[in-house]
Amino acid sequence: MQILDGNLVSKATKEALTLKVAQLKTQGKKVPHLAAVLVGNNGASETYVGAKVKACEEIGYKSTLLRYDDDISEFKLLEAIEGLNNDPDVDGILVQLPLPKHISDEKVINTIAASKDVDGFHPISVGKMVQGLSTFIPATPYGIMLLLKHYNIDTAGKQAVVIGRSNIVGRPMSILLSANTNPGNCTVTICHSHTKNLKELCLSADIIVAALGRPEFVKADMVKDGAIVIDVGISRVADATKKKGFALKGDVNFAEVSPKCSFITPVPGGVGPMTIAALMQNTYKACEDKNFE
Ligand SMILES: NC(=O)C1=CN([C@@H]2O[C@H](COP(=O)(O)OP(=O)(O)OC[C@H]3O[C@@H](n4cnc5c(N)ncnc54)[C@H](OP(=O)(O)O)[C@@H]3O)[C@@H](O)[C@H]2O)C=CC1
Ligand SMILES: Nc1nc(=O)c2c([nH]1)NC[C@@H]1CN(c3ccc(C(=O)N[C@@H](CCC(=O)O)C(=O)O)cc3)C=[N+]21
Repeated sequence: MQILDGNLVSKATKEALTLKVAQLKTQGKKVPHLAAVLVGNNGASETYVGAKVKACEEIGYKSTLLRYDDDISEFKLLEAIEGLNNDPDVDGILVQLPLPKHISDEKVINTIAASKDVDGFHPISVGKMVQGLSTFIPATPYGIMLLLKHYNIDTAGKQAVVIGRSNIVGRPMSILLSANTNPGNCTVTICHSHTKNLKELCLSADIIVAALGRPEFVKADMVKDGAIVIDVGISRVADATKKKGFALKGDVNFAEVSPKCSFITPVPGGVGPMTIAALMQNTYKACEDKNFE
């Protein structure tokens, strides 16, 4: 069993970007600028946005954090996004999800200029991804592809089961794994809450991507020997023995499942840091496109 170390690969990805940014600077070119928008004060969102801003600082990107109270009107938020769209210095825009209930995710996502959509959630980005064209790939599935690539894992012809069909993780993951690329070329089954024979499907899978958001849902009796298991889930579970009062749990019961695997990602330190690295990669791309205009 080998652990796929997201911290390590994320660090290597960020270091490569750091060198590229230093080069841009010596050439007198524009450095990437990411604008992150955070509405409200959800603890987990604060952590993730904080990690993204910190990654920008490490690499040498410019970053701007726009914070709004959770009672901001939808109109005002859309106006703020338009402002970022029209700011020539801003290369990438990220609006942290989830948003308060009175704000439509769809309207927000559609308002972000496709050329600055570093989350890859805009319908134009999604359409291009489905067609295999160059575009921004949603950071979590992109990070997983970078991780598989780093470890040279041969996925061609393998049976992959993706648990979860959200627009931000499961659905794009299924598209990427089935694409004619390396990694890719898998035969993909996508599962959701209506799936009836999930256990059997998982048992026949060479690759399982768990992205359903249920702590330790995937157990040893659902995994075949030698499987590759990617744990996307990240839930905060109350735990009085922890300093922060909670523990982070993945969607996979790591203790029981890991001995059966050929490769597995831990939580934390697996997919999470790769998500940040992939976002940094997308932000570089957004700026690069501009430097060549
Ligand atoms: N590490 C990282 O970088 C990231 C981690 N995450 C984490 O990944 C997890 C999933 O996130 P996200 O995709 O946004 O979640 P969503 O809640 O949007 O989607 C969950 C999906 O899982 C399906 N599902 C739920 N319960 C079951 C079940 N019992 N059996 C089969 N399918 C089920 C749902 O089905 P249906 O469609 O039918 O409702 C849905 O498609 C969360 O823990 C989240 O915190 C998310 C983003 C990034
Ligand atoms: N517009 C938008 N884009 C996103 O990319 C986006 C989002 N909204 N909303 C929420 C999810 C979640 N997400 C994570 C990012 C980093 C870690 C991460 O760094 N995790 C660390 C642990 C961090 C901790 O200590 O909590 C790890 O797994 O090692 C996790 C999850 C991005 N998301």
